[in-house]
Amino acid sequence: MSTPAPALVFDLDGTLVDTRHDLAAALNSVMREEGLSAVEIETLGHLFGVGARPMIAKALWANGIPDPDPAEIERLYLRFIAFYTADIAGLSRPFPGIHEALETARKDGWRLAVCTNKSEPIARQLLDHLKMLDLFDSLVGGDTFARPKPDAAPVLGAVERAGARLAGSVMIGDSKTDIDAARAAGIPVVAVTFGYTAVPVRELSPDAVIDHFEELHPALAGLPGLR
Ligand SMILES: O=C(O)COP(=O)(O)O
Ligand SMILES: [Mg+2]
Repeated sequence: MSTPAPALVFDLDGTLVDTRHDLAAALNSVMREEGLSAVEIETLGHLFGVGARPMIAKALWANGIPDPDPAEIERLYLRFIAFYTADIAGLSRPFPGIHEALETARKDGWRLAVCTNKSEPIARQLLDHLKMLDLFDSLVGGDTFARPKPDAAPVLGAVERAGARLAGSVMIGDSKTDIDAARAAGIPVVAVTFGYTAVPVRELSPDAVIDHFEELHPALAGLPGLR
């Protein structure tokens, strides 16, 4: 049997897909239902990349509720998921150049994986709606293994489930969580600058930084010791 190919492991929110508008719409539907004020997309910033609960907490804070009961956050989280999954991709769009970059990756022999901290069924639903699910050999979510990124397990699992080998695999993400997860898994990481991050990704010392997916393959070619 020939040695398996390495994988490109993509984060989802802020890397493959700009999901901000649907996330904000679901959050604001919850706020409206609660008789609270909506929050502007700018108020949420990097929180689009860290899951729904911090976004809910921020929206409550913006409404003068700085210290909500955890049980209350959980109640609102379930409402958020109901709204979000009812129209998951209405406003979400893949970032420019991703389809071309994935096509080139296929031609170059990479296996393709998704490793997100979104829950696996929701991530599948989103990519399915965008007709992108079939582009990948595996998808691992934040709830697939015992711990989400920055733990190494989901990255390792995404590579394995893609039928790929770890050596030579590369993570592509938009946040510190992705960079730390790649480091934990022992693979290089390319950071995108167009996602949701609290600190500019360049300050987090990824192995390469890209501003657009047309820069992905040149960046991969520049990584030392790959393939
Ligand atoms: O939903 C989250 O927690 C973030 O999702 P991501 O890992 O695809 O950026
Ligand atoms: Mg992300």
